[in-house]
Amino acid sequence: MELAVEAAALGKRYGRTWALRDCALEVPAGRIAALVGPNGAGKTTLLHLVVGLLEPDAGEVRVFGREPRSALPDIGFVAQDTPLYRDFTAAELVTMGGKLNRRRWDAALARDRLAVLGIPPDKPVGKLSGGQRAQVALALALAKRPRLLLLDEPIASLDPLARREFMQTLMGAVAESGTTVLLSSHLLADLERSCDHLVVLQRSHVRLAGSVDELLAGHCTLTGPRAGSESIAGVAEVVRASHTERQSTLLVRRGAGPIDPLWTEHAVTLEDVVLGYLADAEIRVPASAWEVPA
Ligand SMILES: Nc1ncnc2c1ncn2[C@@H]1O[C@H](COP(=O)(O)OP(=O)(O)OP(=O)(O)O)[C@@H](O)[C@H]1O
Repeated sequence: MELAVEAAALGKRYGRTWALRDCALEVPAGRIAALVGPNGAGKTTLLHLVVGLLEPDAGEVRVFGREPRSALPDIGFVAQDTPLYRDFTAAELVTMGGKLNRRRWDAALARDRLAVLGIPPDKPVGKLSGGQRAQVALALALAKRPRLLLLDEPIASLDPLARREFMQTLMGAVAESGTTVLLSSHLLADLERSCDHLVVLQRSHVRLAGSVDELLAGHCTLTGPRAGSESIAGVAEVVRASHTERQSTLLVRRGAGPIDPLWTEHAVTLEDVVLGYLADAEIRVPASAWEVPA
Protein backbone atom coordinates (compact mmCIF):
# COMPACT_ATOMS: atom_id res chain seq x y z
CA MET A 1 0.00 0.00 0.00
CA GLU A 2 1.48 3.32 -1.08
CA LEU A 3 1.36 6.03 1.58
CA ALA A 4 0.65 9.61 0.55
CA VAL A 5 1.40 11.00 4.01
CA GLU A 6 3.40 9.29 6.71
CA ALA A 7 4.37 10.90 10.01
CA ALA A 8 6.33 9.40 12.88
CA ALA A 9 6.78 11.04 16.30
CA LEU A 10 6.06 14.33 14.53
CA GLY A 11 6.05 17.39 16.77
CA LYS A 12 5.96 21.16 16.47
CA ARG A 13 6.10 23.64 19.30
CA TYR A 14 5.68 27.36 19.66
CA GLY A 15 7.86 28.48 22.53
CA ARG A 16 7.32 25.90 25.24
CA THR A 17 3.88 24.81 24.05
CA TRP A 18 3.54 21.83 21.73
CA ALA A 19 1.01 22.55 18.97
CA LEU A 20 1.43 18.97 17.74
CA ARG A 21 3.14 16.17 19.62
CA ASP A 22 4.10 12.56 19.01
CA CYS A 23 1.99 12.42 15.90
CA ALA A 24 2.01 9.05 14.14
CA LEU A 25 -0.07 9.02 11.00
CA GLU A 26 -0.54 7.15 7.74
CA VAL A 27 -2.80 8.32 4.92
CA PRO A 28 -2.86 5.74 2.10
CA ALA A 29 -2.66 7.07 -1.47
CA GLY A 30 -6.03 7.59 -3.14
CA ARG A 31 -7.93 8.29 0.07
CA ILE A 32 -10.07 11.29 0.86
CA ALA A 33 -9.11 11.90 4.45
CA ALA A 34 -10.87 14.16 6.92
CA LEU A 35 -8.81 15.88 9.59
CA VAL A 36 -11.02 16.85 12.50
CA GLY A 37 -10.58 18.10 16.05
CA PRO A 38 -11.54 20.97 18.32
CA ASN A 39 -10.18 24.51 17.87
CA GLY A 40 -6.49 24.58 18.63
CA ALA A 41 -6.06 20.79 18.32
CA GLY A 42 -3.23 21.19 15.80
CA LYS A 43 -4.91 20.67 12.42
CA THR A 44 -3.44 23.73 10.67
CA THR A 45 -0.05 22.98 12.22
CA LEU A 46 -0.15 19.43 10.83
CA LEU A 47 -1.16 20.62 7.34
CA HIS A 48 1.62 23.26 7.36
CA LEU A 49 4.16 20.57 8.31
CA VAL A 50 2.92 18.33 5.49
CA VAL A 51 3.25 21.11 2.90
CA GLY A 52 6.65 22.15 4.27
CA LEU A 53 5.60 25.62 5.44
CA LEU A 54 6.75 24.61 8.94
CA GLU A 55 9.77 22.56 9.99
CA PRO A 56 9.20 19.87 12.64
CA ASP A 57 10.77 20.24 16.09
CA ALA A 58 10.57 16.46 16.55
CA GLY A 59 10.09 13.40 14.36
CA GLU A 60 9.46 13.56 10.64
CA VAL A 61 6.82 13.68 7.95
CA ARG A 62 7.03 12.22 4.44
CA VAL A 63 4.90 12.85 1.38
CA PHE A 64 5.02 9.92 -1.04
CA GLY A 65 8.20 8.90 0.80
CA ARG A 66 9.92 12.26 0.34
CA GLU A 67 10.65 15.36 2.41
CA PRO A 68 7.70 17.76 2.00
CA ARG A 69 9.81 20.41 0.28
CA SER A 70 11.07 18.05 -2.39
CA ALA A 71 7.52 16.72 -2.84
CA LEU A 72 6.16 20.26 -3.27
CA PRO A 73 5.51 19.98 -7.03
CA ASP A 74 3.13 17.11 -6.17
CA ILE A 75 1.23 19.01 -3.46
CA GLY A 76 -1.71 21.37 -3.90
CA PHE A 77 -2.62 23.47 -0.88
CA VAL A 78 -5.69 25.57 -0.17
CA ALA A 79 -5.00 27.51 3.03
CA GLN A 80 -7.57 28.54 5.62
CA ASP A 81 -9.87 31.38 4.42
CA THR A 82 -8.73 30.70 0.81
CA PRO A 83 -6.36 33.68 0.63
CA LEU A 84 -6.13 34.94 -2.95
CA TYR A 85 -4.82 38.18 -4.41
CA ARG A 86 -8.13 39.98 -4.23
CA ASP A 87 -7.43 42.60 -6.94
CA PHE A 88 -6.66 39.93 -9.54
CA THR A 89 -9.35 38.29 -11.66
CA ALA A 90 -9.74 34.51 -11.81
CA ALA A 91 -8.36 34.56 -15.37
CA GLU A 92 -5.26 36.48 -14.22
CA LEU A 93 -4.73 34.07 -11.31
CA VAL A 94 -4.88 31.12 -13.73
CA THR A 95 -2.23 32.79 -15.94
CA MET A 96 -0.10 33.62 -12.89
CA GLY A 97 -0.34 30.01 -11.65
CA GLY A 98 1.04 28.88 -14.99
CA LYS A 99 4.08 31.13 -14.57
CA LEU A 100 4.72 29.83 -11.04
CA ASN A 101 4.23 26.14 -11.95
CA ARG A 102 5.89 25.79 -15.32
CA ARG A 103 6.46 22.06 -15.04
CA ARG A 104 2.85 20.97 -14.81
CA TRP A 105 -0.02 23.41 -15.05
CA ASP A 106 -3.40 22.59 -16.53
CA ALA A 107 -4.81 26.05 -17.28
CA ALA A 108 -7.59 24.55 -19.40
CA LEU A 109 -8.75 22.45 -16.46
CA ALA A 110 -9.00 25.54 -14.23
CA ARG A 111 -10.76 27.63 -16.92
CA ASP A 112 -13.25 24.85 -17.76
CA ARG A 113 -14.04 24.28 -14.10
CA LEU A 114 -14.68 27.98 -13.48
CA ALA A 115 -16.81 28.22 -16.66
CA VAL A 116 -18.94 25.22 -15.63
CA LEU A 117 -19.50 26.85 -12.23
CA GLY A 118 -20.44 30.16 -13.88
CA ILE A 119 -17.67 32.10 -12.13
CA PRO A 120 -16.89 35.32 -14.02
CA PRO A 121 -13.25 35.20 -15.17
CA ASP A 122 -12.91 38.97 -15.48
CA LYS A 123 -14.08 40.14 -12.05
CA PRO A 124 -11.56 40.79 -9.23
CA VAL A 125 -11.79 37.78 -6.92
CA GLY A 126 -12.20 40.18 -3.96
CA LYS A 127 -15.64 40.97 -5.42
CA LEU A 128 -16.75 37.34 -5.72
CA SER A 129 -18.80 35.59 -3.04
CA GLY A 130 -17.06 33.44 -0.43
CA GLY A 131 -18.26 30.28 -2.16
CA GLN A 132 -17.02 31.48 -5.57
CA ARG A 133 -13.64 32.41 -4.07
CA ALA A 134 -13.37 28.95 -2.52
CA GLN A 135 -14.11 27.43 -5.94
CA VAL A 136 -11.42 29.63 -7.57
CA ALA A 137 -8.89 28.49 -4.93
CA LEU A 138 -9.85 24.85 -5.56
CA ALA A 139 -9.62 25.25 -9.35
CA LEU A 140 -6.13 26.75 -8.99
CA ALA A 141 -5.02 23.95 -6.66
CA LEU A 142 -6.39 21.31 -9.07
CA ALA A 143 -4.69 22.95 -12.07
CA LYS A 144 -1.39 22.00 -10.48
CA ARG A 145 -2.52 18.38 -10.97
CA PRO A 146 -1.34 17.50 -7.48
CA ARG A 147 -0.96 13.94 -6.25
CA LEU A 148 -1.80 15.23 -2.77
CA LEU A 149 -4.32 18.01 -2.16
CA LEU A 150 -4.38 19.65 1.28
CA LEU A 151 -7.34 21.83 2.21
CA ASP A 152 -7.55 23.74 5.50
CA GLU A 153 -11.20 24.34 6.40
CA PRO A 154 -12.15 25.25 2.83
CA ILE A 155 -15.90 25.16 3.43
CA ALA A 156 -16.18 26.77 6.86
CA SER A 157 -17.60 30.07 5.61
CA LEU A 158 -19.91 28.62 2.94
CA ASP A 159 -23.67 28.20 3.12
CA PRO A 160 -25.02 24.62 3.01
CA LEU A 161 -25.70 24.68 -0.74
CA ALA A 162 -22.29 26.15 -1.58
CA ARG A 163 -20.69 23.59 0.77
CA ARG A 164 -22.38 20.74 -1.03
CA GLU A 165 -21.40 22.15 -4.45
CA PHE A 166 -17.81 22.60 -3.30
CA MET A 167 -17.58 19.06 -1.94
CA GLN A 168 -19.20 17.63 -5.09
CA THR A 169 -16.72 19.49 -7.29
CA LEU A 170 -13.88 18.24 -5.14
CA MET A 171 -15.09 14.63 -5.16
CA GLY A 172 -15.64 14.68 -8.93
CA ALA A 173 -12.20 16.14 -9.57
CA VAL A 174 -10.31 13.73 -7.36
CA ALA A 175 -12.26 10.71 -8.59
CA GLU A 176 -11.04 11.52 -12.12
CA SER A 177 -7.42 12.03 -11.12
CA GLY A 178 -6.92 9.63 -8.18
CA THR A 179 -5.58 12.53 -6.09
CA THR A 180 -5.21 11.93 -2.35
CA VAL A 181 -6.98 14.56 -0.25
CA LEU A 182 -6.40 15.64 3.34
CA LEU A 183 -9.09 18.10 4.35
CA SER A 184 -9.60 19.75 7.73
CA SER A 185 -13.12 20.68 8.74
CA HIS A 186 -15.49 20.97 11.66
CA LEU A 187 -18.49 19.98 9.54
CA LEU A 188 -18.80 16.31 10.35
CA ALA A 189 -22.00 15.66 8.44
CA ASP A 190 -20.41 16.95 5.20
CA LEU A 191 -17.35 14.81 5.79
CA GLU A 192 -19.33 11.63 6.40
CA ARG A 193 -20.76 11.87 2.89
CA SER A 194 -17.45 12.39 1.16
CA CYS A 195 -14.47 11.07 3.13
CA ASP A 196 -13.24 7.50 3.39
CA HIS A 197 -10.47 8.08 5.93
CA LEU A 198 -10.50 9.90 9.25
CA VAL A 199 -7.85 11.49 11.48
CA VAL A 200 -9.01 12.92 14.80
CA LEU A 201 -6.68 15.31 16.60
CA GLN A 202 -7.21 16.21 20.22
CA ARG A 203 -4.99 18.49 22.28
CA SER A 204 -2.02 18.14 19.88
CA HIS A 205 -2.24 14.34 19.67
CA VAL A 206 -3.76 11.89 17.19
CA ARG A 207 -6.71 10.45 19.11
CA LEU A 208 -8.11 8.19 16.38
CA ALA A 209 -7.22 7.40 12.77
CA GLY A 210 -8.24 4.88 10.15
CA SER A 211 -10.57 4.00 7.32
CA VAL A 212 -14.11 5.31 7.84
CA ASP A 213 -15.66 1.92 6.98
CA GLU A 214 -13.46 0.14 9.51
CA LEU A 215 -14.10 2.75 12.20
CA LEU A 216 -17.88 2.52 11.67
CA ALA A 217 -17.83 -1.28 11.66
CA GLY A 218 -15.54 -1.34 14.70
CA HIS A 219 -17.77 0.79 16.92
CA CYS A 220 -21.39 0.69 18.07
CA THR A 221 -23.65 2.13 20.72
CA LEU A 222 -25.02 -0.20 23.37
CA THR A 223 -28.04 0.37 25.52
CA GLY A 224 -28.88 -1.78 28.49
CA PRO A 225 -29.44 -1.92 32.21
CA ARG A 226 -27.33 0.48 34.22
CA ALA A 227 -23.75 -0.75 34.13
CA GLY A 228 -20.84 -0.42 36.49
CA SER A 229 -17.23 -0.65 35.39
CA GLU A 230 -17.30 -4.42 34.79
CA SER A 231 -16.05 -5.61 31.39
CA ILE A 232 -18.57 -6.61 28.70
CA ALA A 233 -18.07 -9.64 26.44
CA GLY A 234 -17.22 -8.57 22.89
CA VAL A 235 -16.20 -5.04 23.91
CA ALA A 236 -12.57 -3.92 23.69
CA GLU A 237 -13.08 -0.41 25.08
CA VAL A 238 -15.88 1.74 26.39
CA VAL A 239 -15.17 5.07 24.70
CA ARG A 240 -17.95 7.02 26.37
CA ALA A 241 -20.66 6.17 28.83
CA SER A 242 -23.76 8.01 29.94
CA HIS A 243 -26.23 6.77 32.52
CA THR A 244 -29.72 7.37 33.76
CA GLU A 245 -30.94 5.77 36.98
CA ARG A 246 -31.86 2.54 35.21
CA GLN A 247 -30.14 2.55 31.84
CA SER A 248 -26.66 2.97 30.44
CA THR A 249 -25.74 4.10 26.92
CA LEU A 250 -22.22 3.22 25.86
CA LEU A 251 -20.18 4.05 22.78
CA VAL A 252 -17.86 1.06 22.48
CA ARG A 253 -15.05 -0.25 20.34
CA ARG A 254 -15.79 -3.84 19.41
CA GLY A 255 -13.46 -6.60 20.54
CA ALA A 256 -13.33 -10.24 19.49
CA GLY A 257 -16.53 -12.26 19.43
CA PRO A 258 -20.19 -11.30 19.78
CA ILE A 259 -21.35 -8.66 22.24
CA ASP A 260 -23.12 -9.80 25.42
CA PRO A 261 -26.82 -10.22 24.36
CA LEU A 262 -27.89 -8.39 27.50
CA TRP A 263 -27.05 -5.24 25.54
CA THR A 264 -28.88 -3.85 22.49
CA GLU A 265 -26.58 -2.80 19.68
CA HIS A 266 -27.11 0.30 17.51
CA ALA A 267 -25.10 1.34 14.46
CA VAL A 268 -23.13 4.57 14.77
CA THR A 269 -22.52 7.52 12.45
CA LEU A 270 -19.13 9.12 11.93
CA GLU A 271 -20.36 12.02 14.04
CA ASP A 272 -21.21 9.66 16.95
CA VAL A 273 -17.71 8.19 16.83
CA VAL A 274 -15.87 11.52 16.57
CA LEU A 275 -17.93 13.23 19.27
CA GLY A 276 -17.61 10.17 21.51
CA TYR A 277 -13.83 10.33 21.34
CA LEU A 278 -13.75 14.09 21.72
CA ALA A 279 -16.22 14.19 24.58
CA ASP A 280 -13.51 14.35 27.21
CA ALA A 281 -11.80 17.14 25.29
CA GLU A 282 -13.28 19.91 27.38
CA ILE A 283 -10.41 21.58 29.09
CA ARG A 284 -11.57 22.15 32.61
CA VAL A 285 -9.90 25.39 33.57
CA PRO A 286 -9.83 25.80 37.34
CA ALA A 287 -11.74 28.86 38.49
CA SER A 288 -8.55 30.17 40.07
CA ALA A 289 -7.01 30.51 36.59
CA TRP A 290 -9.40 33.38 35.89
CA GLU A 291 -8.50 35.27 39.00
CA VAL A 292 -6.73 38.54 38.41
CA PRO A 293 -3.45 38.54 40.32
CA ALA A 294 -3.39 41.10 43.11
N1 LIG B 1 2.13 31.09 15.18
C1 LIG B 1 1.79 30.59 16.38
N2 LIG B 1 2.38 31.02 17.50
C2 LIG B 1 2.06 30.49 18.71
N3 LIG B 1 1.16 29.51 18.89
C3 LIG B 1 0.53 29.05 17.81
C4 LIG B 1 0.81 29.54 16.50
N4 LIG B 1 0.03 28.87 15.60
C5 LIG B 1 -0.70 28.00 16.34
N5 LIG B 1 -0.39 28.09 17.65
C6 LIG B 1 -0.98 27.28 18.74
O1 LIG B 1 -0.82 25.92 18.37
C7 LIG B 1 -1.98 25.17 18.72
C8 LIG B 1 -2.54 24.47 17.48
O2 LIG B 1 -3.02 25.47 16.58
P1 LIG B 1 -3.62 25.10 15.15
O3 LIG B 1 -3.88 26.40 14.44
O4 LIG B 1 -2.76 24.11 14.50
O5 LIG B 1 -5.00 24.43 15.58
P2 LIG B 1 -6.28 24.04 14.69
O6 LIG B 1 -6.67 22.67 15.10
O7 LIG B 1 -6.00 24.30 13.26
O8 LIG B 1 -7.35 25.09 15.23
P3 LIG B 1 -8.67 25.74 14.51
O9 LIG B 1 -9.69 24.65 14.38
O10 LIG B 1 -9.09 26.78 15.52
O11 LIG B 1 -8.23 26.34 13.20
C9 LIG B 1 -2.95 26.15 19.38
O12 LIG B 1 -2.80 26.04 20.77
C10 LIG B 1 -2.47 27.48 18.88
O13 LIG B 1 -2.75 28.47 19.83
